[in-house]
Amino acid sequence: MVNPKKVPLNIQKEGSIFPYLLVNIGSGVSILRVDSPTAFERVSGTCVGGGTYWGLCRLAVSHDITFEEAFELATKGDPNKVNMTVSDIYGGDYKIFNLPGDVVASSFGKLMGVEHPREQVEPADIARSLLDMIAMNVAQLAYLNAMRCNITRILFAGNFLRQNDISMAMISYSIDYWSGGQIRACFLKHEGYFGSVGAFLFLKKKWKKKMLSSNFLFIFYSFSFFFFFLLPFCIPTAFFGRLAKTAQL
Ligand SMILES: Nc1ncnc2c1ncn2[C@@H]1O[C@H](COP(=O)(O)OP(=O)(O)OP(=O)(O)O)[C@@H](O)[C@H]1O
Ligand SMILES: CC(C)(CO)[C@@H](O)C(=O)NCCC(=O)O
Repeated sequence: MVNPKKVPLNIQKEGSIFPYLLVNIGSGVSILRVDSPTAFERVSGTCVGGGTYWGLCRLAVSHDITFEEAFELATKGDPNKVNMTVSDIYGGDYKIFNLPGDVVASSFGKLMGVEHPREQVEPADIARSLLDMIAMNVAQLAYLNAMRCNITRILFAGNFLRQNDISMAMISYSIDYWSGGQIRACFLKHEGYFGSVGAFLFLKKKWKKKMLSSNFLFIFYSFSFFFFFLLPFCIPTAFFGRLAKTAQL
């Protein structure tokens, strides 16, 4: 896989960012079609996400490994020690189906064979293959949903991608591969915060509405109190007070 170059997305040049597909890779993965700041729809999702990566690393590598440790380990691994590639099956490219030899035919597929015993595999190879498996799977689902929604821009977010250049590169490569260069993968700089920012903005809007309605009620009750209690009491008091003053004169 070639290491793709990071290019900033010039939204002004693009005209508009909308519509786009938002793929949030958290513990699970949600896929949303976004048409405007207020028009969006969850079109798909998958339970194979960041939580799957971390959980499987704890199962297959070390039961108390942190996400950072698992990721660091993955950077040192060789996925081809466990993945079965097209070339492992056909001895090279599978030309009639346009499949290059380095395409992964089966994640962890090499471990099926007795000639590749588990003992020869390092924990780093497992961590790396898992990381790639999740990224490739999410990328393919993102691509299929983009096709389904007739969208050419896919934005990826979620903490799985936090400081995770390996998966970003794999996703970019996969999207480019599947779409024949027609669809671009875009990544958000502060990818992990968008869920919290969205929740904050949503609640802020809700609170504003609530505050407005409670202000309205406050004004309504104040007026009612004035007209129905204070006014009937004030008018006679003022009238009789004035009468008493006139009588004294
Ligand atoms: N420091 C970290 N601690 C925990 N998880 C991390 C960390 N860094 C990256 N991750 C990854 O991010 C994932 C969680 O992502 P995020 O916080 O965006 O989603 P979530 O809210 O847990 O899940 P969902 O979107 O499914 O509700 C973890 O499963 C893990 O793969
Ligand atoms: C359940 C949520 C939305 C929680 O944020 C997320 O983890 C997710 O999208 N999971 C995948 C669920 C699915 O299979 O569509």
